Amino acid sequence: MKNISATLAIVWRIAAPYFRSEDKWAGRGLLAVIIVIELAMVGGSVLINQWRARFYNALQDRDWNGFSRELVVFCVIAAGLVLLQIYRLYLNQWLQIRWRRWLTTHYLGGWLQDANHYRMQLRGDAADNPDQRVSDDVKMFVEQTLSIGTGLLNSLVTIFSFLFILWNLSEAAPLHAFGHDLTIPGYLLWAALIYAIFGTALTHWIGKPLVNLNFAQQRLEADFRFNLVRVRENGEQIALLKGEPSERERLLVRFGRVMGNWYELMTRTKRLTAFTGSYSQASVVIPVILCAPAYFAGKIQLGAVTQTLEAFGNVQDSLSFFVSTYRSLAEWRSIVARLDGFEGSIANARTLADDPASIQVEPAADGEIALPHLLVKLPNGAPLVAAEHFSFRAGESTLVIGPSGSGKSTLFRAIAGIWPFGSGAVEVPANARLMMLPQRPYLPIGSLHDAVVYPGEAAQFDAGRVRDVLAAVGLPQLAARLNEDAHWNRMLSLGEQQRLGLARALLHAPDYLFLDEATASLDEPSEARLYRLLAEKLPQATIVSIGHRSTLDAFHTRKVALVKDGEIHVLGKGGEPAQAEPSAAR
Ligand SMILES: Nc1ncnc2c1ncn2[C@@H]1O[C@H](COP(=O)(O)OP(=O)(O)OP(=O)(O)O)[C@@H](O)[C@H]1O
Repeated sequence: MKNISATLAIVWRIAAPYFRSEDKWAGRGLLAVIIVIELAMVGGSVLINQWRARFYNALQDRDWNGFSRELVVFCVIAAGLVLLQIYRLYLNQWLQIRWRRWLTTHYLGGWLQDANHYRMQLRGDAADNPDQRVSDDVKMFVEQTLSIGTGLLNSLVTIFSFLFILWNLSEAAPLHAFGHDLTIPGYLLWAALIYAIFGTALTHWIGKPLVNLNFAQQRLEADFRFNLVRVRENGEQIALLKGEPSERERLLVRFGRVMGNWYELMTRTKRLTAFTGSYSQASVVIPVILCAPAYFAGKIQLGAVTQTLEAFGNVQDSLSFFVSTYRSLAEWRSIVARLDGFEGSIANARTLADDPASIQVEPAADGEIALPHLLVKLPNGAPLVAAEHFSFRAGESTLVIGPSGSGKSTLFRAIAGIWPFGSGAVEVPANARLMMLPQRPYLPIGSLHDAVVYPGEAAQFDAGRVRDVLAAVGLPQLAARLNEDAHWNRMLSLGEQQRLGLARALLHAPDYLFLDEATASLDEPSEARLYRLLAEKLPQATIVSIGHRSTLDAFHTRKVALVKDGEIHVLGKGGEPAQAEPSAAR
């Protein structure tokens, strides 16, 4: 019970904001009409139940007029019910897509806000596979919340309507046994109630483990899918390393987990089906047995028997709502738990960024990026890099060197404001535009124009300008393919991708350009040409590079090292002027 109310509280928290959002009137309106239709359908089934009694009595009495009149009545009620059924589904689907659009926008907003997605990944939070959260889980949450919610409403109203009918039928058909009339007021009603409660309780008991099993199944399936995607994305590497047998092995191990859980799910489902199957078969005869004595004693007509049968079935169906929807309830609870975990993880990532104890990005007093007291740590809390009273002065180009794994890239991440682990502040001049170029630039799938100007919009940079820049970075052959759609990260060599990265920097002309081994795949003469191009085209930009090649010295006015001091590396120790080429470094 505690679990149910906790789940309902979470459902409320996830579901309610849509009905208070800017789309609230459409959402509330559609929901109200769906509820009215649901109630009207229960009314329709009550009418059908009453009609059934009249119809079978007319049959029993061989009353042709009554029979034909009831056929017309049936057509009218049935037509109404069909119409309601059509609109119940249609409006339900309409509400689903609007609600889903809102939730998807909401989750995408939270997930993609200020590097939250990256921090969530760093923390290794429970929200594994966000793609599954935002696509499948949101879709299923909306579908199932609506179907379970309306199903529950339908069941409650049906129970009350048909209990009333069963009460009246019990009066009409007193229990007749061993030649005596037994007076148990509303005995049909009590029989239906006891039968359904017994069924619900047993189903709950048998099906309870399904909740966790379903949860695990979805997680394992997502894990298997994610690993398949990784193989697809890293196809070249795997083929070059001849890693296929190892991949197959790893994938089969993951699929083995899917299968293991599936077997448990099968066993549990088999037990549940054995019970629910027997239960629903028994429901066919139990009400007839209950009123058969009264019928054979001539106290009631065939119409009352069929009416009882149907009313009993309806009460039983409604009360055992949990019985028939146990599997979807279990699945729904897992979806709710996953969405809740996802929301929690987004909130954690946000808290992490806002936490004053983590690295903060603050506006700088002077026109330089300053690291007054910065301590960068690993996610596990181990200290990695420290900087004391260090600054990247505007207009001065700096080369950062240090051994592999000393934390150079992580320091860049901290400066970019996406690495929260640590303490102290990164002071950045107000309105300064920073751009980070990694070794492998991200190129979105789509047109080459879109890929080069990312994260800007294509319309911001006209095609002529983009072509000029591509030619300038040594990619004139790509200038004619601006409108071609492709997976550019796969199509281009790493050196070509790095040239595209530099083209991007030339277009966006940032105030601070951080190059994290962003030219490491180019030959030295090409690298030198590109550094000269940066100096010529971006004279205002402050360039900070990470690199291992000594030839880079020539393009920077200052060289600083990350020097090991005990457990951590300290920035700026052993700093020295780089041997800058007068034309390249400023
Ligand atoms: N997300 C992460 N979780 C845990 N540890 C990390 C994470 N990212 C980086 N590290 C660790 O931090 C250390 C520094 O990594 P970083 O990439 O900053 O080094 P680097 O100096 O740039 O190395 P290289 O010169 O090889 O590129 C490494 O030991 C790395 O394993």
